[in-house]
Amino acid sequence: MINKIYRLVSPKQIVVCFEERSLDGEGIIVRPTRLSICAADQRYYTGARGKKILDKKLPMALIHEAVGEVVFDPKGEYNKGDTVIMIPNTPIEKNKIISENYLENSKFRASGYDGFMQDYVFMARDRIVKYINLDHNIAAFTELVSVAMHAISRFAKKSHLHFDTIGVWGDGNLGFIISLILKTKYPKSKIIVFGKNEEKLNFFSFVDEAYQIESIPSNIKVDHAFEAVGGKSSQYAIDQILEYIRPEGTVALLGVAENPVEINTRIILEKGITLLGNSRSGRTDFEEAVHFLEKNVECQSQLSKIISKNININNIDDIIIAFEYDLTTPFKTIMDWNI
Ligand SMILES: NC(=O)C1=CN([C@@H]2O[C@H](COP(=O)(O)OP(=O)(O)OC[C@H]3O[C@@H](n4cnc5c(N)ncnc54)[C@H](OP(=O)(O)O)[C@@H]3O)[C@@H](O)[C@H]2O)C=CC1
Ligand SMILES: O=C(CO)[C@H](O)[C@H](O)COP(=O)(O)O
Ligand SMILES: [Zn+2]
Repeated sequence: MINKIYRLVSPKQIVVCFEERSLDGEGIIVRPTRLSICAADQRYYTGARGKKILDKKLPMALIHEAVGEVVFDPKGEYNKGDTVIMIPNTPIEKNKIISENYLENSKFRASGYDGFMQDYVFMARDRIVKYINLDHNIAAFTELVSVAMHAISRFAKKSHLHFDTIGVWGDGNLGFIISLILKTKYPKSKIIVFGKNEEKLNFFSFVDEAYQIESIPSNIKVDHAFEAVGGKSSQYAIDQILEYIRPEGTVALLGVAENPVEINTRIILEKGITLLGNSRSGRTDFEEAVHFLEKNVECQSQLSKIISKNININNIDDIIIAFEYDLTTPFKTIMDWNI
């Protein structure tokens, strides 16, 4: 069959490419239905990644957060129309120690390898997760929930067990999801969010306390912290975390910076801090995310607060409209994929 792939060729320029594809082996054909835009997609779309990286990674279809419907399964395990979440990480080996998302030879969709902006996506059997009891819009950004889930599971394994107060820096999508999962999983812990914007902080109605970073009371202390800021601002956030964290706490880092940021190693040494890097997620994190959301229906209603708008996509101009709109909103833009 001829597949259409919508690739970014240079900043803000998307073209359609036609590719002959046949289903090989046990793969499954999925028709994407809802696609959600991530900050990483915007860094490619706007050209923020810089010429060297763009030259290396483009042309490439964007989007690594998406759901779709099964069109064809040669083994008949899935029925036509089954709703599935697509997993962007694509490992080519298994490792007993290292998670699939940290293996250096794993491919990640929309990061040097085509993402989900296609008419049909050819998925390996273990790269889809079926869902039934999830709202389609929320399911569309399960990938982001799975990243938060992954970071929280690693944090729970690697940090000391004194969890009285956990701070989350970042009042955007990821900060919201991390705070929500933390509060649900550890209801006895005090969850405090630290952000830049009063309007965004007002959305975090489920946390114990919320502070603007310019006016944090001097007596605040956290046992552990999550950084979900990214960019140059993550330097300021990490600096502040190191000021407010208690000795031997863990700092889970998630924000992506285009350029290296400075970190005060002297305070890390003095306080005996553990820095824990977290990137992407794997199949088990997706399964945990789906299980968590299906079990905690209230969390689905909370997550619906961070959906800014659904935009109907019938052609490339609509894709541009969606990406441009997304630049103007702090929360999630979902593309209804009718192209
Ligand atoms: N590790 C991983 O696998 C993943 C990482 N990410 C990354 O995580 C980061 C956050 O993503 P996302 O939530 O979608 O992005 P957002 O831009 O929605 O969130 C970042 C938020 O942090 C706020 N902020 C800025 N400076 C500070 C500060 N010093 N302290 C506290 N908050 C601050 C921003 O405010 P304002 O907008 O006003 O500046 C914004 O609200 C990005 O870098 C993204 O690429 C995302 C997905 C997965
Ligand atoms: O969004 C993400 C995962 O959900 C990460 O930010 C993304 O994987 C980083 O990739 P890249 O190196 O292409 O920016
Ligand atoms: Zn992402």
